[in-house]
Amino acid sequence: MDSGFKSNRPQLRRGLCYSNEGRKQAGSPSVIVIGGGIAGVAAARALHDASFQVVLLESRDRLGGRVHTDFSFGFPVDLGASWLHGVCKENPLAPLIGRLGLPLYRTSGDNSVLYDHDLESYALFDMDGNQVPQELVTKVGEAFENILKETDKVRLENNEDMSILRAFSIVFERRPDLRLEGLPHKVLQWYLCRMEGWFAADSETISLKCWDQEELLPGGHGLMVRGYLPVINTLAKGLDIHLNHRVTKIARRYNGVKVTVEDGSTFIADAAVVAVPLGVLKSKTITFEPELPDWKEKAIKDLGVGIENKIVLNFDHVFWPNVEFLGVVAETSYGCSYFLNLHKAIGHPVLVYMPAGKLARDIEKMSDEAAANFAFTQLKKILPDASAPIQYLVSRWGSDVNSLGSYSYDTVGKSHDLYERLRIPIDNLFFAGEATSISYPGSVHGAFSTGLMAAEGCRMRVLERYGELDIFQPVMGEEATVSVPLLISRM
Ligand SMILES: Cc1cc2nc3c(=O)[nH]c(=O)nc-3n(C[C@H](O)[C@H](O)[C@H](O)COP(=O)(O)OP(=O)(O)OC[C@H]3O[C@@H](n4cnc5c(N)ncnc54)[C@H](O)[C@@H]3O)c2cc1C
Repeated sequence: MDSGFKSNRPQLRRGLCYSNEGRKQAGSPSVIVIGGGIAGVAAARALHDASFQVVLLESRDRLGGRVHTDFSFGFPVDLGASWLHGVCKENPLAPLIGRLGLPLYRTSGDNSVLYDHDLESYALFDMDGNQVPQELVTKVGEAFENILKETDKVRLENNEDMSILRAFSIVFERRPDLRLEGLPHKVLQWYLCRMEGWFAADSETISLKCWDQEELLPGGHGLMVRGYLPVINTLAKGLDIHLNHRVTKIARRYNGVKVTVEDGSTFIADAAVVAVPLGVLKSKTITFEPELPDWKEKAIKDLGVGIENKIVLNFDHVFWPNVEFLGVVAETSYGCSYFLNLHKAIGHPVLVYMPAGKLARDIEKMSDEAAANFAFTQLKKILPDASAPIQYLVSRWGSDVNSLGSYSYDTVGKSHDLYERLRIPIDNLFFAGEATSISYPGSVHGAFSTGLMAAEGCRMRVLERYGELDIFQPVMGEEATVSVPLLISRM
């Protein structure tokens, strides 16, 4: 049996973190971090600062993962995460963002209806290009909230879980007065479309029992005006990072971990932090030796991963209303559209079309050009005189082998504690990433926190074995607690 550990038994080798090229460093405990998204980079930073030898292996040719700031338009545009959800000092990322002086453009306050945006910043249109009166948008928003309240009663009455869609139909059977027809019905579908966007999944797959179990931080939602990348770059400074290193195998023994990369090279350390996306774990492209326990495998299988994408259209001038969001209402949530007006936040004439769930999956089957045309066609429905974009960008988070999905969500009939199961370490293998965050799944700050948690768990575990816990710093040092006010524009 292939093992990188035999010759060192029974003692753990100190400070070895080397590849088959023979690189060796001695002196302190060692960790391999797998995955260079925010969770992996945060874990690597924390362990590096706690005097561990850290090697970070990343399959792509860039860091950041689902944080991906693109500069090809000549200014930063985020193709993955772009909002800080919870613009407040309690947000685990606030100290870092504050210290870097990164500006935020807040798109909603604390009281945002439907989680992410203010109603007054929307302009909704029907398929004929007629703007939906704002009073109607507000009224249907209230009706949507009432329907959600009624679904809560359905939840309390039923032991069995069901989908949000099923709960809606029960509510409509009981309360025909909440049923809407014509244009109000289409606006309601648009609200449902936004809810589906939050989970990156269709309402027939979202769990009624768990859909609202995540914690929402106060302070509303702020767009990272200069993109999220500076956060990643700051955390990654000075780390030993190996890009284009796709991990294919993780072997663990009682005294260490051996990680194999696609090209056959291997890395050995005392412990590893696995910070790859849930979609990648589901695909089983990484072999674990010995196999992961059944409860862990089941958590990987049962937790949902949805798809949300961005089709970014860059125009030569602004020809749309001066609101933060443009929407097209339709008979079904699948037919509705949603555009973020980046001009408000960054001053460039850019609209971002954001499909989710089945629609996002269907659009991923198209070429980039066809996808951009599709988004532009939706825009033409509401603004027939729209001029064609001069540039576009298309994300493919569902089919990209490095992500295989956009973020995790609770599927019908599965327990919310799956996130915690995914996080729980196995021996010297620690797990991080958005899907391991029980409080803030699907977010950058959630993923960041899990990176710190995994690092602390790893530090404790490795150092306990040496009885030297006190000589290394805890992973959350003094710096992280320094509070600098966030730079927020609007509200
Ligand atoms: C379109 C979109 C919009 C979003 N919007 C927001 C938002 O506005 N606000 C918000 O808070 N969150 C948002 N999110 C969610 C947020 O981006 C994620 O929750 C977070 O970035 C996940 O970080 P992570 O470190 O867990 O995973 P990732 O960022 O995916 O990092 C995992 C890393 O592992 C690497 N990897 C994969 N396989 C291997 C392998 N075999 N070997 C080595 N490395 C590997 C990947 O390349 C990647 O770099 C959005 C996500 C998407 C896709």
